[in-house]
Amino acid sequence: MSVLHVQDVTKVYEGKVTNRALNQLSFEVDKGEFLAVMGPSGSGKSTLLNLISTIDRPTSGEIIFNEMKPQNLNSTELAYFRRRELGFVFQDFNLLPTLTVEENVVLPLTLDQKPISVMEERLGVLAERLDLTTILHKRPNEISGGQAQRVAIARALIHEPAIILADEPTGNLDSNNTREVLELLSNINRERQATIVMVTHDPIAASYCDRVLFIKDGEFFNEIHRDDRRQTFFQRILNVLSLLGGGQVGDLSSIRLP
Ligand SMILES: Nc1ncnc2c1ncn2[C@@H]1O[C@H](COP(=O)(O)OP(=O)(O)OP(=O)(O)O)[C@@H](O)[C@H]1O
Repeated sequence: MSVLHVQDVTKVYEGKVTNRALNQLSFEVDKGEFLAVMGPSGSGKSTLLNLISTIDRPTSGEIIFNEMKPQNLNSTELAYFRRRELGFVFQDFNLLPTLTVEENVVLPLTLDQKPISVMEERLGVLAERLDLTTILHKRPNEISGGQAQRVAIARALIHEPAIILADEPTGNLDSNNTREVLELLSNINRERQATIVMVTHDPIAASYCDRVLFIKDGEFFNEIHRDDRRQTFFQRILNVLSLLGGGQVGDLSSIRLP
């Protein structure tokens, strides 16, 4: 069943120079799927994420969530939609510095005025699952980058959104924390049937996904599915990246995954 349907989406930025950032892009994301979006710099990945997250509107085409069209909502309805249906994980974590870990995690429920009992129950489950129980009363400046990203993931999950949008979620992490966060996302995707769309430059990160969608110059370039071991999938991702250009493959081609 498709949760997200991107249908013939075009985004043109008007200015001194007109820039067609996306051109008639179409794809679907199934419930419970973990999708990576890759492409060279300037290929339209951030534009796509901004459209899916309803921060911006397509010039033409439609983005449909569970048969709902956010384009047709007014600004108040859109704010509710974003708060309830979407979870975000960013490269720089975006935790609120004045709130504790606990307060950051429950923020989507606080904004939605959910009962305290619901907050406590969901917080307890996620804190246990994401190993946050010992840091719940700390503030973001008192925890490590890996912990901060686990907090951000808990915050993205707590309101059980239809889709989690992750923008380079491991971009600021060292290799150990990168692996931990990717394994966590991958496990949570399986355990909770959470639907995740992750934009990444990193072929190792993409190898944790079920499918990688490649875009180039704002258009569909290719897609590959993981139907075998992660090492083989990783090699296939590198193969497509080398066709795609953009200097992303570098000297990674001889890497064996841990
Ligand atoms: N607000 C804007 N106004 C005008 N042009 C824009 C705007 N945002 C992006 N663009 C242009 O649209 C194209 C796609 O940009 P986008 O940021 O979506 O690419 P990207 O794949 O996310 O790149 P990167 O990997 O470097 O972040 C680029 O040519 C960019 O210059």
